[in-house]
Amino acid sequence: MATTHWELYDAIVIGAGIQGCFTAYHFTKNKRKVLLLEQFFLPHSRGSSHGHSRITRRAYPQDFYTKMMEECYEIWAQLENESGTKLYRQTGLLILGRKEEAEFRTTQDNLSKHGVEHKYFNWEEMKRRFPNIQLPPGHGGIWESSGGVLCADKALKALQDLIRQLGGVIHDGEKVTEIKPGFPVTVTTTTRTYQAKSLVITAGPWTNQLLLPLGIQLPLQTLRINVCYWKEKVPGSYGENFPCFVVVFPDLIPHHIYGLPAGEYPGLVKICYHYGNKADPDERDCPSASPDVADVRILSGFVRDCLPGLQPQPAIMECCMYTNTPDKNFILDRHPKHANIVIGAGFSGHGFKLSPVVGKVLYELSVESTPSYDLTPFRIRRFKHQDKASL
Ligand SMILES: Cc1cc2nc3c(=O)[nH]c(=O)nc-3n(C[C@H](O)[C@H](O)[C@H](O)COP(=O)(O)OP(=O)(O)OC[C@H]3O[C@@H](n4cnc5c(N)ncnc54)[C@H](O)[C@@H]3O)c2cc1C
Ligand SMILES: O=C(O)[C@@H]1CCCCN1
Repeated sequence: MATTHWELYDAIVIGAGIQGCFTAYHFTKNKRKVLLLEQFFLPHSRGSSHGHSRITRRAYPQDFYTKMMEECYEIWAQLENESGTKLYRQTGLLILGRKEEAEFRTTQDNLSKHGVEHKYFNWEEMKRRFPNIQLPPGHGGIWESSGGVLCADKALKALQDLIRQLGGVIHDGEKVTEIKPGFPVTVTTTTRTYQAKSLVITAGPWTNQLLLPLGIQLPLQTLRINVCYWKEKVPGSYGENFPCFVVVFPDLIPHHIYGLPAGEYPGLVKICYHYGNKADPDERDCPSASPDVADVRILSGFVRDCLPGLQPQPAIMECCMYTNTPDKNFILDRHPKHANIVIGAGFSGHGFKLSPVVGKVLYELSVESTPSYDLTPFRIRRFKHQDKASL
């Protein structure tokens, strides 16, 4: 039976992925008592935040993300200083596509509007500057020099160390099994019961499991993503001087493809498809899940046609989870009935870079201070008319 722990925390945060860690970090920075609960022993690779690398960039078609990235870059640098760990490598980033295409053009306009340094390279310029990328005719690239790679595993470790140093408490290997709303909110895990003034749920693909007994279901789709690594034919050709890239070819490929330079595994370039197979996070690796590999076929075709210096079959395949919302924008909001329960979910495969501001906003919602950003695009009520939602 779970024993009761009689300390009243300012907040309990459920889930020690990047969003829960950054939320707990902001609580400790503001001298609040926080308890971060994680179902698995840390570190683990069963959610969405593990692995060596993630892309960071300001290049977005939505200007609210570009605006948030300004402060994200500052907080990432602050975290590097406080932890003495290098977490960001500036490689530059290319958005590859056609000028006539809406998302490509909006991204370029958005970078101009926010004064972010960038350039457009047409097909000939791309061929000259990046001879190991072969674009289809009529395609070009937007170059954003501040794009780069974030070290994901190192960031999680740095945050968890700082949370503890600043007086926060992290309990791993403790799965939350029951939440009793109210003031205080009572949270029971596989070993103990705790109480807090507020609760933040950042449970990644497990979010709806925790929300079901709290009377809501969000329209979240959990996807299993194949993380593929492709071998250089000539060692070093897609390494040190190669940028991150995002491929926006809606006429040719339904979802984005993205890549990061070789480095994580020597001689292997990480290239993934921004879509996968529907999967329950608890059954992600069951043989019965028998994943369809349409994504790998699409990636192989892209590598063969556009990155001729790579072997067109993956050398390594790993696994990660996405939790997608219908519009691919995040959910950052309070529970509709319980104001001291805050939800951060639906990061739709692009939430890592934005986690410093996500954590700040979730902290602000929990302590009832005015959020630093307009949260309209992230509200739960935008799903009022969705089939899968029960709000
Ligand atoms: C292959 C891949 C590539 C990506 N690339 C990029 C990129 O280039 N750039 C970018 O910005 N983003 C990228 N992302 C997205 C980014 O990694 C995610 O948006 C982010 O990691 C989501 O973090 P999270 O904290 O919400 O979820 P998670 O990391 O899944 O964390 C949730 C945590 O909650 C815990 N939990 C759940 N239920 C319970 C419970 N009952 N009790 C206790 N603990 C519980 C889980 O165990 C887990 O640790 C990528 C994601 C993937 C999968
Ligand atoms: O967030 C990112 O930057 C990457 C590349 C684009 C698709 C989503 N994941």
